[in-house]
Amino acid sequence: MESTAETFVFYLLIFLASIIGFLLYFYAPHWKVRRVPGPSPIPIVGHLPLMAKHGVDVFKYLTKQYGPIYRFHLGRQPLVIVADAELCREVGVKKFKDFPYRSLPPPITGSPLLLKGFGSMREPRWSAMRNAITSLYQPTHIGSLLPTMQSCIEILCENLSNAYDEDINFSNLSLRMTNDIIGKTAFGVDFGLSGNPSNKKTNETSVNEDDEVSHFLEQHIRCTNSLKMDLNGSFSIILGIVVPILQEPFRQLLRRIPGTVDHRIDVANSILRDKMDGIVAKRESEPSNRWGSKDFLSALLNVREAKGRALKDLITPDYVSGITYEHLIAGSMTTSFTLTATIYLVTKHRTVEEKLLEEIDGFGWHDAVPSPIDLVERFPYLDQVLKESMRLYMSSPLIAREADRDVEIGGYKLPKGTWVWLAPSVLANDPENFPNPNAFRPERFNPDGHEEKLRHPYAYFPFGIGPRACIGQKFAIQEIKLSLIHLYRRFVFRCSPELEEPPELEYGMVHEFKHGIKLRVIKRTFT
Ligand code: HEM
Repeated sequence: MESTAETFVFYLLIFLASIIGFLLYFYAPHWKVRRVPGPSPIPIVGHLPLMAKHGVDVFKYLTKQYGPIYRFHLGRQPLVIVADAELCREVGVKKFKDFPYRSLPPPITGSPLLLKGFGSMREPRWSAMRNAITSLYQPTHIGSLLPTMQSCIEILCENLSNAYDEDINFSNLSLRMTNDIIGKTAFGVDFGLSGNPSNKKTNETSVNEDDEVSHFLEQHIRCTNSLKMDLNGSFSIILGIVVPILQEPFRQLLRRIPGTVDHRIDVANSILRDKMDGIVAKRESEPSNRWGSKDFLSALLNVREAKGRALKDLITPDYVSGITYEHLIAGSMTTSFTLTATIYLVTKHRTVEEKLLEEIDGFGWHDAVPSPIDLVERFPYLDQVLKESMRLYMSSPLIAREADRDVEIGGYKLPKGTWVWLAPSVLANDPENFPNPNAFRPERFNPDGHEEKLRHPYAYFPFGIGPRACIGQKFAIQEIKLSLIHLYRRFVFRCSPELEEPPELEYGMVHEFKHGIKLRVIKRTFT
């Protein structure tokens, strides 16, 4: 009898201890930032249901309710959201030493290749590598890639010429082009996604003759689709969001069970990693071919060899694979989304279209190829159109940082390890800095205009902020401007009757148009 009572008490204690452990595990992160205002989180899922309902717009509503700094719970993990230009400057620039890293959400921690990319890198590797390769992103090197970009843009134009009087999904076509550009400029490989325009029509799926490349890209697409920040990812990613401690053990378990999403992603990740390692090893063994090549991978290997032992030990082949692969994620979806958003917005605003065509036509004769300097200096209105499009459709609406020590922001003490996320897309809609924020009005970015002069210098940062800002910004701007110039010299676009209004957005690691942007292509005629 006595022993039954003891056993009962023993199990009761275990039960109570588990409940207390569970509560401590869930509430400890919340407790540390409890003084920061914010809506009450739902146990386990936090505010994910709000995100599922409103997408990233949820931050606009919460900013109105809670002010410029508040808590948002991504499952168990509290984020401190900062939606004020001056506070963003403080986190991203003035206190960069306190926030030198990006926090790594579960989709990234589940991707071995992305863990070796720039985005995930910490000190001392990050500064050493960023300094070593910064020259590859400077105007001289980026300018030398212009002919390669142009050749891919021309294929897109040829494809569009064949699509006369048909509906096209511009998002798909532009994504193929931007992937092809990254293929050539980063990998030195022709992905051939846009196909051969002489015998293919645009709306047909481009069939790639090269099985190796298409297999690689298939795995890439599978991995990219798994990078979701909500409850649509693999089981281990969902666990990572709600019970992070279980992510790795479950990933290890599930990746061994065929048929699970984790297994499929693991297979895809291994294939990608093997392929990337193979590409890097092959390129490394061909020094003579490498020195003449301009692609990022060859240039990175050359830098590694030229700059001595210390750098060679830092830029190991697995990091070379990681950084090169990262370009596919960081450099193609972002650029394609921005190009598509710009075409969509210009199509819907005829006065902007007229003004833009006038500037582009005024550049020179029809086939004149703008130089990299022309692109920077001779298209001021195009600059304004691009900035305004990125304001309304920001590819990266949230910028992640993590406190590397105890720090105070906006009057709140944040302990080391706090995830602080900046919300540039909320700032970009703030009527104080952007009067009538829902209107598409490129002139608000006119450098001589009143509005531009009055604006806070950190009210707009679509490419991120401070030393950790996007390294590929000049690359992206050159590519998008060159594409727009070539496209508008030959075509204008009109909305397809099937165009979704307003287009629904999907947020994985970056924004995408969920159902694409359906347009009609009109060839321009010159008399
Ligand atoms: C319209 C196109 C693009 C947009 C809107 C964009 C935006 C961003 C943003 C917001 C960040 C985070 C910055 C921060 O944390 O402060 C970032 C980082 C990064 N981007 Fe881009 N990006 C674009 C194109 C590109 C391209 C074309 C490349 C490569 C060729 C690239 C490579 C990177 C890399 C490597 C990082 C991580 C930098 C680091 O941590 O040091 N991006 N980008």
